[in-house]
Amino acid sequence: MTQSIVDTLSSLKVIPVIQINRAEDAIWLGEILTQNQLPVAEITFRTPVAAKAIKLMHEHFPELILCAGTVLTAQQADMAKEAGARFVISPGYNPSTVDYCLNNGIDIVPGINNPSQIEIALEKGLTLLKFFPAEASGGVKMLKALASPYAQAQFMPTGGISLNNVSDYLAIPQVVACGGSWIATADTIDKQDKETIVNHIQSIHSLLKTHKG
Ligand SMILES: O=C(O)C(=O)C[C@H](O)[C@H](O)COP(=O)(O)O
Repeated sequence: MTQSIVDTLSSLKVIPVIQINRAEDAIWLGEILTQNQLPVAEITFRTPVAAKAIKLMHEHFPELILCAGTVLTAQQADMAKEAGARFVISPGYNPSTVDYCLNNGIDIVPGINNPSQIEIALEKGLTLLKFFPAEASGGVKMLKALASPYAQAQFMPTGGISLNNVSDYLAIPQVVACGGSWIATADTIDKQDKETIVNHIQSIHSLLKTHKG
């Protein structure tokens, strides 16, 4: 992972986790994200059109920081990279997928929620890790406890994060950015409810204005 991507994620602070059912929705969604100063998206491989959606968003908005989520296999990692994703994210630590990515120049942020997984990742040289599922694993208290022995590790908590608790996670120095599907849910995307998505992005900006750090 390049430092410049980590820096960008760290300045944006919130990453919309997006499940797209119709690939072409990626175009208006990319426009909304770009126009509303949240130029980042994690498109999940939870639907068969994920790679196509990444490709469309990348072609129309090359400045967007795009990553692929729910990447479970080497094949999905390849598809994501080819479509234009800058890195891939997985919910857990899958040793064969991680090794494939490391051997093929694909940046990966694996999911962890315990110390053993963190140590396995650090041993591989992976220092940016997804803390998933954040809330169900013990939330802010758990992440603080998990992070403290590993000064070199940085985290992207995801899972159960919303406007109500995002500031608490961002206050942890080792947190780079938080992911969340609440910004653009599958349902709002299906309904092309642009207003709701823009409102969510604006609420994030308002909240972040008051957030220190
Ligand atoms: O790791 C992956 O690739 C995932 O797909 C997990 C998602 O990031 C979370 O499920 C989003 O969590 P919520 O914001 O609570 O909906």
